[in-house]
Amino acid sequence: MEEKIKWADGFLVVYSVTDRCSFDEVMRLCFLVNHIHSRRSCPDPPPVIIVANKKDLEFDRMVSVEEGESLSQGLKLPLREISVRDGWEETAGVFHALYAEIVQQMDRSPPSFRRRGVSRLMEKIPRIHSNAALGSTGRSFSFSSFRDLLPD
Ligand SMILES: Nc1nc2c(ncn2[C@@H]2O[C@H](COP(=O)(O)OP(=O)(O)OP(=O)(O)O)[C@@H](O)[C@H]2O)c(=O)[nH]1
Repeated sequence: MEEKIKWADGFLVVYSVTDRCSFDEVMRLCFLVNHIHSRRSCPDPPPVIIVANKKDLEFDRMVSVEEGESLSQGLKLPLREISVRDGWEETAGVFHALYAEIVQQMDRSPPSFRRRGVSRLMEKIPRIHSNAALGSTGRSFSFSSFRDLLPD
């Protein structure tokens, strides 16, 4: 886990609103990311977004919206509530948001990136465009050309 945390440029820390144990893990994971990157003397730790999944399961909800927001304020990290089941847009949205934060940090603080030494990989991360073709179920992507997806 530590190796993966050292390597990554950004994190989506996901819990399920129907599973309090997963919510309780969020704080620990966020501290771990911060701790590992503060030891590496990076000017900025990598961006983290907290993602609350399964919001469609309102009747099984164990973690309220307010609890999520309070954690997000306490940790000073953005929170997004999504449902992977309800459609792809919200899921794509969290990846877009994280990507945008990573790019911003790359512009603002290049040394953070040089130390992590993985900025070259950013060039390989595909961008999901809103006009990407949907599969017949409406829940999967298919792309005609990988090169079309490279960042502008
Ligand atoms: N209703 C609903 N089900 C979801 C959602 N996201 C994932 N699931 C379902 O939750 C189950 C577990 O999903 P996985 O992707 O295997 O995730 P996991 O990390 O193993 O999650 P858990 O089994 O919940 O601990 C699967 O049956 C998914 O279809 C969601 O947003 N809404």
